[in-house]
Amino acid sequence: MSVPVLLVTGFLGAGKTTFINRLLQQDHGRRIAAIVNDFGSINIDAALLDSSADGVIGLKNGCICCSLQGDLMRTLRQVLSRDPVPDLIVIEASGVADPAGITQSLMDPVIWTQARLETVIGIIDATDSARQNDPLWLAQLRGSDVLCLSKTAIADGADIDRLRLAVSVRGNKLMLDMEEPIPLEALFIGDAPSRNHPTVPVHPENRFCHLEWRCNAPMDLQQFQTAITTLAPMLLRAKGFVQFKGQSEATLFQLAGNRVALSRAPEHTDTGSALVLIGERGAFEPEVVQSTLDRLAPH
Ligand SMILES: Nc1nc2c(ncn2[C@@H]2O[C@H](COP(=O)(O)OP(=O)(O)OP(=O)(O)O)[C@@H](O)[C@H]2O)c(=O)[nH]1
Repeated sequence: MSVPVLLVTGFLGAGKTTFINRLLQQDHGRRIAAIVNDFGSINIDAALLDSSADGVIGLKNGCICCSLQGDLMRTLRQVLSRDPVPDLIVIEASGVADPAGITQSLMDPVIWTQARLETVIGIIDATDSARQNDPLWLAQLRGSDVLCLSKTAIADGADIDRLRLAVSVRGNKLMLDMEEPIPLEALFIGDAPSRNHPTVPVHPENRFCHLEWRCNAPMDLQQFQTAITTLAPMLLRAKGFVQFKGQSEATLFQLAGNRVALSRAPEHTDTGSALVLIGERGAFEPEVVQSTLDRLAPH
């Protein structure tokens, strides 16, 4: 029997990993395998996914909507060859992916007999309403069957209304709210008509650039915060694990939009710091990011 596949898409930092973790933590009794695609070579999302997943596979150094399509298909076959086969496969696209390219690959007739794309879920960040004319954001919206608004508890009410309106004029799609419980069954909606009309995928790999930064020595918390505040205007997204002085455990660092969060890193995180910082070509200056962070490394 063909294993159902859920594809989760959404802009950088929209809340895809958070959404998948909430699914994994539900009491559904299914063996769920997760395939995650991180922008860069540091497997952060794979480390952040809940250990209740029946295996998490990270695809890195590229985007599964374009350069890593072959890797995605190979990984899918590998997951399907497991014994027992998972009951459900969840794929998290990177935040720069156009889901149209992934959907087209998954509709390969051979793959379809073993793994059928059930639903494409688009995560929309309610605090990022200014993005609604962005071609990539629009492609992610167009390629989704079901939408899920994230961060509604911290978003402005008027922004949420504007977003709902912008989304509804572009197609009448089921819209869920991530602050409310979303039972797994609600994501199984039957045939999705948009898949019959594949669009030309947006391949946005040249639009974004990123820098990966590692440091083995513990850093000063305050200096790190100052450096991030300085860099924030050129960043769309940054995340990773940081080892601060005087702390035995690593800290998870997240920057999405203009929000920064520091929290406890998962237990198995390696020592030392590893960050991925992403911005748009033009605004993002890799040399400035590199030198600002290098100054944090104790000599
Ligand atoms: N308050 C609130 N925060 C959220 C919600 N969803 C995500 N976040 C926060 O937003 C940040 C990014 O969330 P992720 O789930 O990592 O986003 P993502 O889409 O997987 O990010 P990328 O894979 O890097 O594109 C994290 O700090 C999350 O804690 C939400 O519904 N409410």
